[in-house]
Amino acid sequence: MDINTDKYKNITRNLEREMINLNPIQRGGILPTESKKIIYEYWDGYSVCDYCSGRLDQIETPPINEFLEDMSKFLGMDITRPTHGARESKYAVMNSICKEGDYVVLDGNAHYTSYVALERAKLNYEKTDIEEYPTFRVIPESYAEKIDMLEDSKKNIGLILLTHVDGNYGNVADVEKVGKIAKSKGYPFLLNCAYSAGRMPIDGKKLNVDFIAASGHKSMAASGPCGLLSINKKYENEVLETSKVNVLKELQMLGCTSRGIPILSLMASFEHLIERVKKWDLELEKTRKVVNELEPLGFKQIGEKPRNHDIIRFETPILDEIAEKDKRRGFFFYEELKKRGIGGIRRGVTKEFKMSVYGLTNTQVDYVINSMKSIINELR
Ligand SMILES: Cc1ncc(COP(=O)(O)O)c(C=O)c1O
Repeated sequence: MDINTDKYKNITRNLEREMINLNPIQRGGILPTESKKIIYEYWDGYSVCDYCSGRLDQIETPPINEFLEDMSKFLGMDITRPTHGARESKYAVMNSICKEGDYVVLDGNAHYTSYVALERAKLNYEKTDIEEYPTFRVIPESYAEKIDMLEDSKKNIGLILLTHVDGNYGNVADVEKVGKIAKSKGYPFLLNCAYSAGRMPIDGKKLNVDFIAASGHKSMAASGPCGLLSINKKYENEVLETSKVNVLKELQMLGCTSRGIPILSLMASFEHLIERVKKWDLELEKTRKVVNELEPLGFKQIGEKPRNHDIIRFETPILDEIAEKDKRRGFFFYEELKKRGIGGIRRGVTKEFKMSVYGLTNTQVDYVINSMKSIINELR
């Protein structure tokens, strides 16, 4: 076999370490230095399995079993399992509690992974309404309407799914209202917390949710791929059913999920998560400051206002205007930010972009604001 492996010898991430990364999908997954030191010992394949006696969630060394119990407390749920991401968590719920052909009633801002999960589980869906431009908020009452409509036409509803914070606008949905509707109608309720758990405080019990899908690499300062599924005890038997052949192994987990660095990194970052969610108000202050400072430049923030989450989506007609006359065309903004050590804004975009300053220091936030101001004021 003639395979040239030279190209794998110097794989680098091609990202200057000092760069300030504004990509919302990446800000919540940055590991604190302490976690980086801990995972150094765990880079071998099945590194957490040295003392396994049959199942990942029961491993005592390293203390995965205790970590999962503590994580349940952190999320206000009863039982937690590691997964490879929020999408795998959603799929595990759908595949276990719904029957083929059932309907999932989900919000109009649901992520594509909710759709691929339900398609893979051979389910149908009904999408609820959202507000129009520019807020695009989920309308909780629409859940009741869609449920009534499906019931009237004798369709079987298997699950109610809500995206806690959507990735397009960063709107925080009214979970309590949707939870009340799901409960009063008697349907199980799954909350997709990919963009919330680990960034902001979550209490599943208070929110009336039956399942939480969380994402380690997106919002829990963990190496990807990694996630969590937290469930209400009531659903333990269905969701965590074990194999008839190997009675210890859970079917939806295909026996065991995260078997190395990802789960270990999540454990190593747990203390950091506990501390950082306490500072959510400060994150919102920084986010709102960015919006207030940048809108006068000719940006328009889309989604609910003021911001209740760190994702910021701006419409940017001013960048479009500059791109018309700049010889770098649409790439000027990316290039100018890069010169200033700022990355994470998509290359070539001028009509709108998304950003987040989650976890940056106040000095870094001011630097980002001033950099954008100076780019636009110099080139307009
Ligand atoms: C709202 C939302 N849910 C789920 C996901 C997927 O998360 P994961 O990669 O953990 O499956 C994303 C990723 O962008 C997301 O924005």
